[in-house]
Parts: sequence; structure tokens; C-alpha cells
Amino acid sequence: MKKAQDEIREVLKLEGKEIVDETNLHDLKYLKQSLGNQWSDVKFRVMKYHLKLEFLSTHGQLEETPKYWTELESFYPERFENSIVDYRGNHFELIPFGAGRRMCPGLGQGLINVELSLATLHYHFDWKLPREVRSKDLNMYESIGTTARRKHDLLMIPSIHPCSPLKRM
Ligand code: HEM
Repeated sequence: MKKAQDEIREVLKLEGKEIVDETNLHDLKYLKQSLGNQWSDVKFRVMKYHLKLEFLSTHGQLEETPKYWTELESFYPERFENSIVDYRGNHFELIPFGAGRRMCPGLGQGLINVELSLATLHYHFDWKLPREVRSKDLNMYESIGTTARRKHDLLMIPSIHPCSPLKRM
């Protein structure tokens, strides 16, 4: 998370901006790499807003293809760093949008939604687990379904980062 936040905050600082928009997304390389490892359904409350984000996972696919990927049980976005494999249906090792004639026509829109939301949340807030929860004790089971969701909600506590204009509100 820290690595993704540093990347976003650096990109916006260079541009003299305080809000992430679509033009920044192509510079967020680490964030994009980490999406391949994301799963879940995140609900949270920031000030008076109740928000819900859903992430789709490639975890199941990674698990099924141990000969193509290493460290399958780890959150390891760097695995995509020098990889020619993309998610656009050209490489069957990673097909979060499917492949072929029936692949997802909403790929572009879907990605922008996920990247923009995630980049915004990373830019404006630091996220911590509640004090009594240790990351190694988190239950990472997924529920069964078309998409891979967390079986148990993940509760995180946001605090506004000094670079965010929300700090001045
Ligand atoms: C991150 C977001 C998304 C992911 C991961 C995703 C993933 C997928 C997958 C895996 C399929 C099945 C492809 C296959 O059968 O080979 C699919 C199909 C489809 N998706 Fe998405 N999708 C996303 C967002 C969207 C959005 C935003 C839209 C519409 C605006 C959309 C519309 C569709 C439609 C209409 C199909 C059926 C295509 C067909 O059967 O010909 N998807 N999607």
C-alpha cells in the first residue's frame, strides 16, 4: 500500500495537482500491477459517506496455473513488472476479462473505474487495521461465486493524509 501511495502522491505532486483524474492513470504502474493481486469487496465510511468498492481477483486463475506464476500465495505485484503478459485476452495465463469473441466489452470502463477509485482512496487516505487486529490473523477466505469476494468483511480505518485537500475542510 505504501508503495502505491508513494507513487500516486509523487505523480500528483509533479503535476501540481491534488485530485487524481484519468490522465494520471497511465503513470500508476505499481497500482496497475497490484490490481492483478487484488480481491474483494470493500465497504467503508468516510465522513458521512458510505462507500462500497468491488475488486475482481485473478487469484483463482493464478492458483490454477502454477507453471506460469511463482509465489502464488503471496501479494507480489512485482511479478508483472517485466512480464509481457497483459490482461487484454492475448495471454491465457491472465484473463480477468476473458478472451476471444465473448470477452468483456466493458474492459476499458471497468479498469478506469477500479483504478480511479483505488488511486483516489490511496492518495487521500492512509489506511490502518483496527488496533486489535493483526494482519497475519486476517481471515482471507473467499466466498464461492462468479467473482471472488472476501468471505469476511475487511474493516480498515482511514486517516486523511496531509497532501489531501480534505485536510483543509
Ligand atoms: C473490472 C471490471 C470488469 C471485469 C473484471 C469484467 C470481467 C468480465 C468477464 C470475465 C467476462 C466473461 C468473458 C468471457 O466469457 O470470456 C465479462 C463479460 C461481459 N462484461 Fe465484463 N467485466 C468488467 C466490467 C464490465 C463493465 C464495466 C461492463 C459494461 C459497461 C461489462 C460488460 C460485460 C458484458 C456485456 C459481458 C458479456 C460479453 C459477451 O458475452 O459477449 N463488464 N466481463
